[in-house]
Amino acid sequence: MSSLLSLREVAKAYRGDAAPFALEVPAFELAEGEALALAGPSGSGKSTLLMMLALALPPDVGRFTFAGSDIARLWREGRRDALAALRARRIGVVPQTGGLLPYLTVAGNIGLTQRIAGCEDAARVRMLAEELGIGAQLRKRPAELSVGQRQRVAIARALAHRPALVLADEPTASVHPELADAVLALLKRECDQAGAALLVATHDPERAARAGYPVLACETHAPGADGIARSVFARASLVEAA
Ligand SMILES: Nc1ncnc2c1ncn2[C@@H]1O[C@H](COP(=O)(O)OP(=O)(O)OP(=O)(O)O)[C@@H](O)[C@H]1O
Repeated sequence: MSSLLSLREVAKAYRGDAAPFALEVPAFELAEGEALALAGPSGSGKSTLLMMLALALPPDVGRFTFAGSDIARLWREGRRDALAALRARRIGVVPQTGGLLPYLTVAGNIGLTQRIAGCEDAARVRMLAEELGIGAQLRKRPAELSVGQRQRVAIARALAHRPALVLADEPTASVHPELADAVLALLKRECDQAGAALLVATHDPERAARAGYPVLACETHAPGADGIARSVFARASLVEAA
């Protein structure tokens, strides 16, 4: 498998407020089609890392490549257009609470990523909906679905445009605990089938491991002499959960 994502000596700090925070990523690799859970307590920087990987937040320093593009350089050169195009074509996102557009049907919501990426494919929308058990709901609006069904729509939408990478930030936060294991397993299976790499941020490493994910736990460090709390995500500390 070849490398899809590579970060070296990347850092991102929020210094402005009373409780400054720094995220450090000495080394991180993700291969094409690989799945991984990023685990850490609340405030440990999981969302910050995912936003950086979603090309929505620039790193302060370091080397960062994704799908053959030098992301750190694109940020340095202010190439927001190129970053947005790469995000639209190659990345799918599953937000915590679905993030569906209420005025679009289920089919319209799933097809949204295809329209933005310029690759409309109604057959793929139907195929993903069938796979995820929401094939009968395609004409409904999100308000007419259960919370679990909405999260399945969000998974289908994240995959509809055939992204290389799917990012999911606590995708089971709004789902009943009984459903959470199933949603995580479904997300992994669908990404596997689509050949997409998958990163899931979670505060519950046991649940992610139960759903079959390798887990990368972050190291957290209380504020030192400089008053900055630090979190370190390093692929070298990969913990293969049983
Ligand atoms: N825009 C911002 N400006 C300043 N500080 C921020 C900003 N965004 C996040 N932080 C701080 O960065 C730290 C990491 O936040 P982040 O949301 O990445 O953590 P998290 O692990 O995703 O947390 P949670 O699990 O609660 O969502 C926190 O201390 C937070 O207060």
